[in-house]
Amino acid sequence: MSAPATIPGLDAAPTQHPRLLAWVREVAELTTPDRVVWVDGSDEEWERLTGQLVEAGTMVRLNPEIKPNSFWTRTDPTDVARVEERTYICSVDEADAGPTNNWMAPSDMKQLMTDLYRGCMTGRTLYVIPFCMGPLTAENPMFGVEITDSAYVVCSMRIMTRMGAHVLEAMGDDAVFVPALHSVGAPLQPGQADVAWPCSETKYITHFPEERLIWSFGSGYGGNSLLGKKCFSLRIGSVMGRDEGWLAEHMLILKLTSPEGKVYHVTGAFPSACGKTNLAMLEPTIPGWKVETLGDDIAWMRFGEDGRLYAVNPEFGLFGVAPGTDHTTNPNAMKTIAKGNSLFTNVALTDDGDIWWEGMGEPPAHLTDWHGKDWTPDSEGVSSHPNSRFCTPIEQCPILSPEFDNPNGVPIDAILFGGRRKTTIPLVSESRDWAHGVFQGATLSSETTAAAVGAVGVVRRDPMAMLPFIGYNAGDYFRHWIEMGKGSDGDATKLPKIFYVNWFRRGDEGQFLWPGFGENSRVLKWVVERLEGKAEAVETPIGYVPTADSLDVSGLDISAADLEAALKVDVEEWKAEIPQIQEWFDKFGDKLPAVLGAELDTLKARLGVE
Ligand SMILES: Nc1nc2c(ncn2[C@@H]2O[C@H](COP(=O)(O)OP(=O)(O)OP(=O)(O)O)[C@@H](O)[C@H]2O)c(=O)[nH]1
Ligand SMILES: O=C([O-])CC(=O)C(=O)O
Ligand SMILES: [Mn+2]
Repeated sequence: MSAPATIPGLDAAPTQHPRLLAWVREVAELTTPDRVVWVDGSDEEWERLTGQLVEAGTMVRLNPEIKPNSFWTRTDPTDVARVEERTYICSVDEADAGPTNNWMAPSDMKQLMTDLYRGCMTGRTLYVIPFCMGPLTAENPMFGVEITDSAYVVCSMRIMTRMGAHVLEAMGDDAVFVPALHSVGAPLQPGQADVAWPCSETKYITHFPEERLIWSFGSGYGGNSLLGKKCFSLRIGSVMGRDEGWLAEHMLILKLTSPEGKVYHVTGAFPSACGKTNLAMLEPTIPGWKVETLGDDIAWMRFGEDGRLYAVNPEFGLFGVAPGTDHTTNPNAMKTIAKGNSLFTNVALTDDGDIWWEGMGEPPAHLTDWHGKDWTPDSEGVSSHPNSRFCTPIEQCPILSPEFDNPNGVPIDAILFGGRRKTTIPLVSESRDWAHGVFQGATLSSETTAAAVGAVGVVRRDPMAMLPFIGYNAGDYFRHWIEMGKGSDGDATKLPKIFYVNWFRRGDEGQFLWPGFGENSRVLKWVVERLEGKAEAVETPIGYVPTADSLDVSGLDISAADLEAALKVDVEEWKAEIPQIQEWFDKFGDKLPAVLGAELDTLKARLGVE
C-alpha cells in the first residue's frame, strides 16, 4: 500500500529542523494518519483538544465551580498501569541490557514494531509535541519530540512537561532531541466508530539506548505513553548519565529549612507508589521546620563546579497516586488540585461533578466508579483503581520552591533510599559511608504495588527504586554509582550522606508502626541533626539507627513499644535477608562491583553469618 501523496498538516510544519521534518514525514508515511497537527501548547489548543475528548467520551468536564478546567477520564480496564513485562531495552549488545531488563535485538524489534506501526494511525490525528525536560534555560536543554495519536497524551504532556511552540522555537534548526514515537495502536477504518479509550492488546514500550530513541505502542496509560517521563528522563536519561558522568534517578527533591533557618536539600528514591509525592509535599508536624517541593518523581543529579551534587527535576507537573491523598495526609496535593487545570484518571466521579477516591474521608452516598458503574458505600470493591492518578501543574503547588526553575538545580545534602516492607527494615538508618549507602540502595527491597501490572505485595529487590527504569546493565549502574562516590574533584566529603528509610513497617496486628506522612518530618529532623553531628545513634550491623531519645517524638501519639519495634534491627530477620541479597547479587556475575561484594561480606560478618 503506498502512502497518500500529502497528509494534511504535514507540510505546515512551523520549523525548518531537517532531522525533525524528516522523522515526522517518515512516521506519517508509515502510520498514515488522517492529518498532522503541530502542537503549540496554547490555551486555545487545550480548549479544542479537551473539547474533542469530552465529545469523544474520553473525558468528562468536572464542575467548574469545584475543579475549574479539570477533567475525569476512565481508561480501558486493561490499560491502568506500567507494563514491565512489555518494556524492552534494545541495546545493540544483549549484555548491555543486563539481567534485569527485557531485551530484543534492535533490528528485530524495529521490524516487529514497524509492522505494528504500519497504518496504525489511520482515521486518527498525528500530533507532534516538542518538549523539554528540565528548564529551557539550561546550558544544554534536554529536548525531546513525541509523536502520538492520542489527544489525551497531548493534554497530559502539556501538564507534565515544558512543551509547545516556544520549545520548538528554542530548538532552532539543529538542536539534538530524543525522538519518542507513541501510538495507542487502534486504527479506525472508514465508518468505524471510536471507543472512549482506544488501546491495543499488543503493547511494547521500547528503548534504543545507543540511538536515544523511544518507541511505544498499544497503551495510553501515563507511564507507558507520556514518553518524557519514565522512558526519556529515566531509561534513556540513565544511559546518558552513564556516558556523561551524571545520575538520572527515580527521586523526589525537597528543600528543608530548620528552625535556625539553615537550608538543606534532600532527595529520596522510593519505588512506585511508596511515598515520594507525599514526602516531597510534606507539611511538617514539628514546630519551626519548613518543607518546600522541588520534584516528586525524577531527579537529574550532576556535579557542580564546587564539587557538590546538584539535582534538577526534569518534569513540569505531578502525576500522583490518588488513593490515600487527602487533607490530612497530603494537604498540599489537595491545594494543588483545588486550583484546577488537572486531569484525573480512574478515580470516582461524584454526583456534583467532583472527584473522590479511597482515603478521602467518608464516601458520598453515590458515586460513578472507575468502571463507570454506580457505586455506593455498600458496593463491593473500591470506587477508584489503586493506581488511579491526578495529573496537575507543579507550579500550582503552594509550597513549590523558588529554585524549581533553576537550571543548575539545588545542592543535595542527603539521599534517602526507601521501600515498602512490613518487616526487617527499620524506620531509618544511616549508612557508614558512600559505598555502604550504595549497598543499601543496590539491595533495596520493596513490596510490589499497583503502579505496575502484576501481583501486588510481593517482596522484590528494587535497586535505588530503579528496577523498571535502569536503561542498561544494572551491574554497570552500580559501578557508576560507586564511581560517582569519588566526587568530581576527588573530595568525597562533599557528597550527600545516604540514609535508608521504611515508613511501612507493621506491628503484630498488621497496623503501621509509624504514623508516616507529616510525621516523617521527625525523621528528616534526625537526618539533618546527623549531618550536623548533633543527633545520637547506635551502630548496628546495618548502619546507624536513632537511639530511643534521639528521634524527636514530642507530642506524637506512639507507644514506646511501637517506636521500639519501628526502629528495631532484628538480627534474625536480617539473617533471613542474606540469601536473598546473595541470590540478587549472583545475577550480576562479574558485573557486580567488588566493593558491593565486600559490603555483603561485611554485613554477614557483622550479623555473625558464616
Ligand atoms: N502508611 C503510609 N503510607 C504512605 C506514606 N507516604 C505515602 N503513603 C501512601 O502510599 C501511596 C503512594 O504514595 P505516593 O507518595 O503517591 O508514592 P510515589 O512514590 O510518589 O509513587 P509513584 O508516583 O508511583 O512513583 C499513597 O496511597 C500514599 O497515601 C507514609 O508515610 N505512610
Ligand atoms: O510511571 C508511572 O506510571 C507513574 C510513576 O510515577 C511510577 O510508576 O513510578
Ligand atoms: Mn514514579
